[in-house]
Amino acid sequence: MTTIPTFALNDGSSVPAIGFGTYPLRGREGTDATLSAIDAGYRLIDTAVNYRNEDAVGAAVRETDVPRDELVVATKLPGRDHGFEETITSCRGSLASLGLDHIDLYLIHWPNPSVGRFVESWKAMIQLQREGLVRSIGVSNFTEEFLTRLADETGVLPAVNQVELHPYFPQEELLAFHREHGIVTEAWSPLGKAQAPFAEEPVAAAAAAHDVSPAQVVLRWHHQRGVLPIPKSASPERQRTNIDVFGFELSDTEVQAITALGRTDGRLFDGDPNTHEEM
Ligand SMILES: NC(=O)C1=CN([C@@H]2O[C@H](COP(=O)(O)OP(=O)(O)OC[C@H]3O[C@@H](n4cnc5c(N)ncnc54)[C@H](OP(=O)(O)O)[C@@H]3O)[C@@H](O)[C@H]2O)C=CC1
Ligand SMILES: O=C(O)C(=O)[C@@H](O)[C@H](O)C(=O)CO
Repeated sequence: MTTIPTFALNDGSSVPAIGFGTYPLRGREGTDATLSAIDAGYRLIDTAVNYRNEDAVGAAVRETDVPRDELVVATKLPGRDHGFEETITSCRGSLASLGLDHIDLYLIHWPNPSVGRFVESWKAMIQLQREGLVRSIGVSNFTEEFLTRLADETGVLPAVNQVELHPYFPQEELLAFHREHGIVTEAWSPLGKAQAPFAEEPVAAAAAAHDVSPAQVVLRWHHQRGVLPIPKSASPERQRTNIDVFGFELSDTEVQAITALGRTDGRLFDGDPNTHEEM
């Protein structure tokens, strides 16, 4: 099995350089897909309260022969649970749904700026980390402005920020900010989901040149930009090929040509964190 590189987090722990996305897998199908992903070598599993599959993911974590301490289980706080006490209660609910005694990576799912309570949630997450219920804490869909507010008001920067990132939306500026502040970037919809750029010339040409699939080119592009992608696939075969991206290297020219596919309207849906509200 391929050795998966790791990223060091700002709290001293580490995470694998690729993870498994689980939305919208649920029930026994979700557990089986997570088990086949673990068999394929994934050690970071991404779930969320709002995916309604923490139970399915937790079952896989309990059923697999892979030791618990080799797995990184990431889940996310929904918007409706923002607030200090609400976050503590929500975290306990996630632990119960997962059937686990700790969460490895706990993220605020969306900032929901109109609710205006993400800083209170962040303070609760700092407490949960101190109490050991959560190993690492981070956020998702945060902008530079929201990240700066967390740092200014608590002195603690997130270990990761999971954001929309794919060739049509390469997030150059946010990536630079993350690099400068030691925040690991996770890419959601890393393949571009329904709008995968597999037929685009720079992707197709690199796939032919390296004798790999277009999806492998895109996932390798993330890796070479220092980004941690979390591709979802229900297919064991695609799970295997998606994680097999550490044995070839794109040239700088190929990486730049794929990044150049980015466009200002490249988001998959109206997921602007300044306006998108997700409860
Ligand atoms: N924090 C956030 O706000 C968000 C987080 N997420 C997280 O990110 C994860 C990944 O994002 P997602 O939106 O699922 O998008 P992805 O970019 O991972 O694309 C998933 C789609 O691509 C297909 N696919 C997977 N591998 C291949 C391949 N090798 N060749 C062709 N098609 C392929 C899958 O189909 P099939 O299953 O049939 O293989 C599925 O339809 C989610 O599962 C979730 O965990 C997602 C959105 C928002
Ligand atoms: O899947 C997620 O994590 C989300 O945050 C959702 O916004 C999801 O992408 C969606 O529902 C899009 O319509």
